[in-house]
Amino acid sequence: MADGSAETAGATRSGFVALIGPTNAGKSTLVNRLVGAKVSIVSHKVQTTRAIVRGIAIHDNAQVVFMDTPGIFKPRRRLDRAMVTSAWGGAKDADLIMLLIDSERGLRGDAEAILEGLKEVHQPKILVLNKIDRVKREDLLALAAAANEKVTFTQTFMISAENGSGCEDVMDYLAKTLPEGPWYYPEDQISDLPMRQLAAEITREKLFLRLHQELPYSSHVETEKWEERKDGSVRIEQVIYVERDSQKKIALGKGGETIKAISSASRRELSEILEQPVHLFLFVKVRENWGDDPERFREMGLDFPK
Ligand SMILES: Nc1nc2c(ncn2[C@@H]2O[C@H](COP(=O)(O)OP(=O)(O)OP(=O)(O)O)[C@@H](O)[C@H]2O)c(=O)[nH]1
Repeated sequence: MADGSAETAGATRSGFVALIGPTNAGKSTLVNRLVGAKVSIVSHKVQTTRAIVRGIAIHDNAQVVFMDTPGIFKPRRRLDRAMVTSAWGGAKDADLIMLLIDSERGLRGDAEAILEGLKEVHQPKILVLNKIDRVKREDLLALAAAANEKVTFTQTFMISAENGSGCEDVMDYLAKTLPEGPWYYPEDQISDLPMRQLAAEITREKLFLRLHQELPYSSHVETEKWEERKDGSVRIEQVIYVERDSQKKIALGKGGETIKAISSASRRELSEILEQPVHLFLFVKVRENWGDDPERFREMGLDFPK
C-alpha cells in the first residue's frame, strides 16, 4: 500500500467546545492549561474575561477549539448584557458544551440559573467540577449528583485546572468524542485572537492585578499602534481608558509609579510571548461613559446591546 500510512493513524477529528460557567469558576485557567499556553487572561477578580477567546489544543488526532466565554451572571450594565449574550451565543455555535463549576461554591448563585438555561441548549453537555483541591470527595459526589439531576450530562469530570489533576481525562474524552473532520486551524495555531487584542488583554490583566476596588471594572485597554522595527523589536502603543479624572490619577500612581509597574510587567510578558524585544507605551485617557459607546464594544468583539 503506497499511500495508506496516514490513514492507519485514524481519521482526524475537530470541533468547538464552549466553556460555560459562573464567573470565577476557572474557565480561563482551564483553557490555558489545556492549550498549554496563555491565551486567556486569569485573575482572582471576577468578570475578567469579556469577549470570546478561543484556545486551540491538539490531542491525539483531534483539534479542539475552546471558546472561553465570559462568566454568566445577572446582567446589570449594558456591558454586562453584551457579555452574557455573547456567552450564550457561543454555546449555541459549539459542538459540545462544557459546564465548569467551582466545586467549593457549588450550585450557589449563578450556577443554578445556568443549569436552567442549559435545558434549552441541545448539544451534548459535559459537567466539569473544578477546584477539587479545595473540597472533600463526598461533597464532590453530592454536587455531581445534584447537577446531573437538573440537566443530562453525558459525562462528569472532577478536576483541578490549577494543578492539572483530571485534565488529561477531559482531553482524552474530547479527542474521541468530537466529530470526524479536517482541522479548522493550522497545527501550530493556539488562538484566533488577533495579536493586538491579546496584547491589550495582557495589559488589562496587569491592571487587574495591580489595582483594587472598582477601577479595573471601569477601565478598558486598546492597542492603538503596532510597529515592527528593522532591529527585530516591536513598538506597541496602548491606551487605558478610564471613566473619571480621579481614576486616571489612581492608574498613574504617585510620580507615575503605578503605570510604570503595569507597563513593565506587561512588556516583560509580551516580549516572552512574541519572542522579540517590546517597547511598550501606555497612555491613560479619560473617556466618560465608554461603557455606553458602541465603538468600544466592537473593539472587544461584542455586539452592542440596544
Ligand atoms: N484552588 C484552585 N483555584 C483555581 C483552580 N482553577 C482556577 N482557580 C483560581 O480561580 C480564580 C478564577 O480563575 P479564572 O480562570 O480567571 O476564572 P474564569 O472562570 O475564567 O473567570 P471569569 O473571567 O470571571 O469568567 C483564579 O484565582 C484562579 O487561580 C483550581 O483548580 N483550584
